[in-house]
Amino acid sequence: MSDMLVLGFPEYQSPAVRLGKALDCPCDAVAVHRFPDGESLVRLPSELPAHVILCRSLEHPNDKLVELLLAIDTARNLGAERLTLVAPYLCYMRQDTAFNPGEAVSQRIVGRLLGERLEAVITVDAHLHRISDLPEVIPGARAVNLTAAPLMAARLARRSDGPLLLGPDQESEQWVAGIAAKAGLEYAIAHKIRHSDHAVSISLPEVEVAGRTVVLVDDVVSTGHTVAETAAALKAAGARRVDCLVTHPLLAPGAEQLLEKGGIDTLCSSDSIIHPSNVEQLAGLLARAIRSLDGADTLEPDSLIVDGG
Ligand SMILES: O=P(O)(O)OC[C@H]1O[C@@H](O)[C@H](O)[C@@H]1O
Repeated sequence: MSDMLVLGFPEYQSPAVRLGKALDCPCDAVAVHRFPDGESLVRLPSELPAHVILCRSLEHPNDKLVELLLAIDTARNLGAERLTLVAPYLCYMRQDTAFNPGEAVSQRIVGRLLGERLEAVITVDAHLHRISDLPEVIPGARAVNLTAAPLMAARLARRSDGPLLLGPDQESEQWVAGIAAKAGLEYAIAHKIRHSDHAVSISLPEVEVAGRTVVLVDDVVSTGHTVAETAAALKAAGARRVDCLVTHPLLAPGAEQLLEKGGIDTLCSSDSIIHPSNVEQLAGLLARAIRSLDGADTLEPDSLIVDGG
């Protein structure tokens, strides 16, 4: 038996298979059955090697987190000595403080829950804001926050139309600035005010967009309001074409219609979440991160936001 095994959850099986190939190790499946009352039954292969890599993105996290806990405990009982979670999209990272009295600080709670049970957690472009250090969020485990920025930059550098990159809000500057520098493109940052989950207002920066192609760059599209409002403002200001490039296509119900209505011409994303817009596969980057945990590989410094090693 190989000493390492990737286990993919049902909805994330194809990226898990790609990760296994990139690591040159076998990949098998975690079987999940959902009972009519909403409970889950999780089943793992009955023989496991020492190092098991659980592979599942954690969007729509509530059921997925419980199933992950069941899988982690079962893997330990079956003899796994080392458990790594590869969750290209990591949930509950935004609620990093109690914005109102009595609110749960979900980031800290979920981070602790993972850190207490796993040897390593690997994610991509985690939505960290006030606390920017993933190892601080996930104490007790190696916590590696990778970025898809170099993959995105390489894609943009191949374009012949020299687009303007635009981040829709201040938070996006951390991604846009690095991607623009690497791709040799101009960038600007818009200003966003969020009024509620479903309402944002956007002010464009002082930059000429008439007749230009603009690429909106962000970490995640969720309801779609941020990029749709930005695209609508750009088109109103005369932009010829507006494309959108994100790491995580969360795309809540109705988001794709909003993007279309806002005038977004194309949406491109990574396979952190499976969607027809996926253009970049993360398997190579994730595999290098796993190998680098043992010193068997090194990560390009620009692929890494934080490594808790
Ligand atoms: O406007 P939606 O798509 O709901 O939310 C996504 C935006 O909200 C921010 O946290 C993200 O960084 C992104 O800019």
